[in-house]
Amino acid sequence: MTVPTPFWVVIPAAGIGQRMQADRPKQYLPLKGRALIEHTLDCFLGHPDLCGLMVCLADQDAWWEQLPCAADGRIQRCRGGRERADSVLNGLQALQQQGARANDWVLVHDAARPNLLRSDLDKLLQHLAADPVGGLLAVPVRDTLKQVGTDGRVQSTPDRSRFWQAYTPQMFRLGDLQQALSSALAAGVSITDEASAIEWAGKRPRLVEGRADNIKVTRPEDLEWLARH
Ligand SMILES: Nc1ccn([C@@H]2O[C@H](COP(=O)(O)OP(=O)(O)OP(=O)(O)O)[C@@H](O)[C@H]2O)c(=O)n1
Ligand SMILES: C[C@](O)(CO)[C@H](O)COP(=O)(O)O
Repeated sequence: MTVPTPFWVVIPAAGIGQRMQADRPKQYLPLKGRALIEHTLDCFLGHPDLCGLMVCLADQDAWWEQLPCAADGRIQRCRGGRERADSVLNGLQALQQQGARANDWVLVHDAARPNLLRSDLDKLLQHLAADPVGGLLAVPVRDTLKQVGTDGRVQSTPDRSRFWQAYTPQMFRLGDLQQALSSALAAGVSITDEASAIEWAGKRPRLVEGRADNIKVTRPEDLEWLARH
């Protein structure tokens, strides 16, 4: 018996996909006949506990309006920002205008991760529903890690048993995340995921083990892999 856990979603989708070297932002590249972002949104739109979904788009985005989901009343949009963290902060502020409250759960999920399964989404919600901090889907590192020296050669081999890869969704209370992101960005801290802002605020997010195939499409081979599976 799963306990209902109402949640809001922010989808940062204002990137340009530089590393993909494609003819359009990677969130709009085709995957199995649909745009990558449409796959990403599907996982949330069907969830009974979804309160609202905010997509953060670049000012010059000319692709979103061409998608069928652009007409879906369940999806709101807001302006993205210079960095991913700025987009997320804009998304949080836009959710507040939609009625989201400081104590509400917000899940932040990369538009570039189209392979999130409902089972992982529900696992995250159930594991964190009563957590005092929140947390994220993550995967224990499977390969041996190498720290690289300034000369490009191996510097050291850290103990990989202590390392996990951070994925998304990342789940925090709206007010906590908004405060942490605002403060960290104002302090000039480099924030590459929501958890790092929460950590900078002195809290310790929980890691919830998820599927390793909830990959972020970053380089061409990532999309090629998804197209084959
Ligand atoms: N200013 C930005 C930068 C990134 N993103 C989003 O954050 C997610 C993860 O970022 P990343 O994989 O780095 O996407 P890009 O920034 O587009 O990729 P690149 O760094 O290769 O340009 C993506 O869904 C991207 O659209 C965003 O909303 N706003
Ligand atoms: C948020 C994230 O997906 C967690 O691994 C990652 O930090 C995003 O990094 P990017 O360079 O913005 O893709």
